[in-house]
Amino acid sequence: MKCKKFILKNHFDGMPKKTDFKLMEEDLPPLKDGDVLFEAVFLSVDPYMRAVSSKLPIGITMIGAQVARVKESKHPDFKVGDNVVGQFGWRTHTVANPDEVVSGFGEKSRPYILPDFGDVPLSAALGVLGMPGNTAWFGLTKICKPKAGETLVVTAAAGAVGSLVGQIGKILDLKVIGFAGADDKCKMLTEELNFDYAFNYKTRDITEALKEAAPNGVDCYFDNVGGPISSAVMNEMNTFGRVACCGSISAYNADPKNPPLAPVVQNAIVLKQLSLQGFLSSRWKDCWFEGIVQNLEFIKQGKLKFKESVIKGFEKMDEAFLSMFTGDNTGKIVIEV
Ligand SMILES: NC(=O)C1=CN([C@@H]2O[C@H](COP(=O)(O)OP(=O)(O)OC[C@H]3O[C@@H](n4cnc5c(N)ncnc54)[C@H](OP(=O)(O)O)[C@@H]3O)[C@@H](O)[C@H]2O)C=CC1
Ligand SMILES: CCCCCC(=O)/C=C/[C@@H]1[C@@H](C/C=C\CCCC(=O)O)[C@@H](O)C[C@H]1O
Repeated sequence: MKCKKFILKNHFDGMPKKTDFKLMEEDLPPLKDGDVLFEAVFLSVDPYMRAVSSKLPIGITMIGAQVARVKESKHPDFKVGDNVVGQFGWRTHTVANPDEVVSGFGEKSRPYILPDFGDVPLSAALGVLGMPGNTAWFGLTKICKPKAGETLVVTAAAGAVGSLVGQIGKILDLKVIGFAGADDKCKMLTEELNFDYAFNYKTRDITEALKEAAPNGVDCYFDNVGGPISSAVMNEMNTFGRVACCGSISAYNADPKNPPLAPVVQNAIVLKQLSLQGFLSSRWKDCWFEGIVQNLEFIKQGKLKFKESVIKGFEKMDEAFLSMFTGDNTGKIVIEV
């Protein structure tokens, strides 16, 4: 049996291009004792792949998670028909011993069998009921530690993580201000997702927008973008404000030898006694299902909506990946095989 896979053909130089990837076929090995044949159903593209793959050798299978179905099994814990989330990379089929799977960044990562999501589609296991959902839930509650009545700012607010952070902020009784890169995204945030304010960072001055929406200052900042936008937000923060440093997508395509310079924020950090803390969602791997159960509960209660940009066809993995950097997605991008 053959599988299709995408390999990294060139290291990215600036914005990733279709020509940086190659779609190939590979013969799958027969199953040994302990092995399972997984078939991809939905695949994920995520911003970290841009940053991480620059440190990996050319020719590797592109890294990442997928929802896959067990087609054959010689492992006692995995049955035919089980749906799992596994770090198998950009490939349609995988033969692997689940106890030996290693993620693209070298961590042991046993595929986990998905619980019943009820009416929620399986693709959510890559978004609201998976890594981005847990990034939002744990990152906001454990790093920003918000208190009811406080003001939260979130950037990349219409994306997979940001759209959930803002809604969870509202559930926790915060005033929520989002920044996103298009007017229709901002409209969606306030009209559908309950944000109090949303501004287009491409057309609005950040400081001016915050003076209008947060005249009493910002207490929590969930930072998905880094760079000058984040410097401007930090300058509007209150004493003892908390910043959850989640990602810095504004610089992922930058030349590492000539990185972009953002305005200095040390004055704000010192004078306002801010706490900035970086985190990876994997910090909460030991209580991973608590986040999933919590977000599923919010969905069932009608308090949390999730947006997906579903792209059909494994062959479009590369295009789906590129679209994150042009802001073409709303919510979580998933590829349906
Ligand atoms: N720490 C962790 O464990 C995790 C961190 N992350 C980080 O969270 C961030 C968001 O990820 P995710 O929700 O998956 O992705 P998104 O779904 O938010 O997609 C990326 C979005 O980023 C915005 N964007 C792209 N380029 C820029 C830029 N130059 N400046 C500002 N915004 C830009 C675009 O939206 P727009 O139209 O608004 O510009 C785009 O849609 C990333 O930085 C990612 O690395 C994600 C998961 C886990
Ligand atoms: C390298 C840029 C990462 C930016 C933040 C982000 O998107 C994180 C996502 C994590 C991802 C792990 C990503 C990188 C780990 C690199 C480890 C290393 O180099 O030692 C994965 O854990 C899912 C998200 O939590």
